[in-house]
Amino acid sequence: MVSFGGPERPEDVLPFLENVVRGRGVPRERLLEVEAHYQGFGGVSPINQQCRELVSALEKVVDVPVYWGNRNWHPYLADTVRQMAADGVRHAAAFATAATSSYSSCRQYIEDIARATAEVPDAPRLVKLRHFYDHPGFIAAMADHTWGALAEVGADARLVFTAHSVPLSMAAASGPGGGAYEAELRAASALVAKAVGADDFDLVWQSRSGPPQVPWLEPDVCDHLEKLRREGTEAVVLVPIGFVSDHMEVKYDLDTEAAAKADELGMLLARAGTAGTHPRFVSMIKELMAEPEPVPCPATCCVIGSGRPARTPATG
Ligand SMILES: CC1=C(CCC(=O)O)c2cc3nc(cc4[nH]c(cc5[nH]c(cc1n2)c(C)c5CCC(=O)O)c(CCC(=O)O)c4C)C(CCC(=O)O)=C3C
Ligand SMILES: [Fe+2]
Repeated sequence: MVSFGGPERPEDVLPFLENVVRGRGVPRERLLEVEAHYQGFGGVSPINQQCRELVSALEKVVDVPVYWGNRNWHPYLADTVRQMAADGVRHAAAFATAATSSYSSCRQYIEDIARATAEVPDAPRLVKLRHFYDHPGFIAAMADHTWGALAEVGADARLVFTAHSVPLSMAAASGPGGGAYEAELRAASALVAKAVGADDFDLVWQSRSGPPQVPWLEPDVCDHLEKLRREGTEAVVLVPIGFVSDHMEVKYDLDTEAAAKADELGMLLARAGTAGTHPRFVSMIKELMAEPEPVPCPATCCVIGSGRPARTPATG
């Protein structure tokens, strides 16, 4: 299992954030703002514990050892790969805890897997499993949790799906033909909406980062709540379709920020759980492992700026 990683002690928050944004052009003010979100939760991101729980759940249903390593914090993927090599593992399925195509949700995982296996002598071959945004197991888990949230605020609540915003340049370059990030999230949202019998839904974005002059996917979830309220919507179910566990982006950006916005607007709001350790999500991973080895993405897939001529700098 290859995941994002997160800090578990206050003193680890800033070094973790610096790992995440290295070379990504995120302004320092944004970083310090996000640091405060983490410190507000005692410096502990829930993501690592959620990974441990998913590993335990998976160990109960598969008959091979399960290892876990992260891209941005301990346990680092390279250390995990080193342990696997020491244990004599030669070949492994890599399940990344991200369902869609894009640089952030796919290519960066591929790059980090390649770096970790290159760094370790006699590393096992890691084969990344395919994307699962439309897998019936993922959809069933999300639909189940969406039912639960609808039961809290009423079956006629507006369904609002949310995912991590990304720069428009990243969204455009996602997947082999481009535009896959949004298209996959929309497809997943439509499947969940259909499963709970909703005729209509919205897909909006959260957790925007980066410099303000760079365009990212919009609308933002909080702006969208304001718009819905103006139009007379009284109850909303937020479905974090772009994430697989209730980590910090969910706990802060939805359960803290969006919940406060809904309060301010006098709107009823419930947030559907993420896939987490839902039994259908866990069995999905086992099913993916049993599929024929996926064909690797083309080398330019999800690479920002790929497929277009290189930009020549302007010469006044
Ligand atoms: C598409 C996507 C996913 C979903 C796919 C997947 O799950 O992988 C995701 C997940 C996550 N993002 C997370 C945390 C962060 N993401 C950041 C920054 C960024 N994310 C981006 C995109 C995504 N991110 C982008 C385009 C940036 C800008 C910098 C860059 O271009 O790379 C920053 C920097 C500070 C900030 O600016 O927000 C942090 C701390 C955590 C961990 C939460 C926890 O600790 O519990 C998780 C699971
Ligand atoms: Fe890809």
